[in-house]
Amino acid sequence: MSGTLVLVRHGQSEWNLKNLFTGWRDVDLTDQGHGEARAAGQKLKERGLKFDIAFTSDLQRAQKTCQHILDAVGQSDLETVRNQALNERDYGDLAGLNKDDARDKWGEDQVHVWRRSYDVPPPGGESLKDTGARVWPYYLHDMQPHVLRGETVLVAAHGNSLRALIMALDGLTGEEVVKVELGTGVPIIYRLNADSTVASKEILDR
Ligand SMILES: O=C(O)[C@@H](CO)OP(=O)(O)O
Repeated sequence: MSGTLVLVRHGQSEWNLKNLFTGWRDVDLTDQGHGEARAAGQKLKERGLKFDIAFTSDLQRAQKTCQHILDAVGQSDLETVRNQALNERDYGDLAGLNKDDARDKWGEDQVHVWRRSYDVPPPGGESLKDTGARVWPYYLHDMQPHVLRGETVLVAAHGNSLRALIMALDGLTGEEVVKVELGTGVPIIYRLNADSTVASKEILDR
């Protein structure tokens, strides 16, 4: 066994609440989202988790979630690395559109394919495969070495950037990843083997 990787999708954002495609738009957390992030930190504190390093994206909803968690576990000043590689999938021309309006315009099935399929990009945006092509190399180069040294690593990011990471960690196919949904502010704890494979996975659901 080596180290621990804790993945957390940011708390509810203003545009999650308004049901808008968000992608790289830099929207804030809602009050509920701040609360979800604090609650995630509290759960991790109850587990006795202490982090060695934290990673987050270039977007404030993930950064604020990361800070709430670190505050809750008593590590407010922990080294935190911000990188665009962990940003949400770029939703392209869909960003800012209401998801129900998009379903009315293009149909339920097409919108589901854009939101959850592996390799079909939304117009002007990234497919999950494209997102994985930046998330996975970043994980391998910058994050995994910490885990393999036995450290405990926090990653506060986004629904689809984390789906791409989970797809690779869990060895899911493009068909299997369609069903993966991440709740806001729900920590997922991976323990890795020394050979970098997954030893265990635990979801701290509400
Ligand atoms: O709008 C987005 O950027 C994402 C995450 O909130 O939405 P979806 O769940 O539709 O991929």
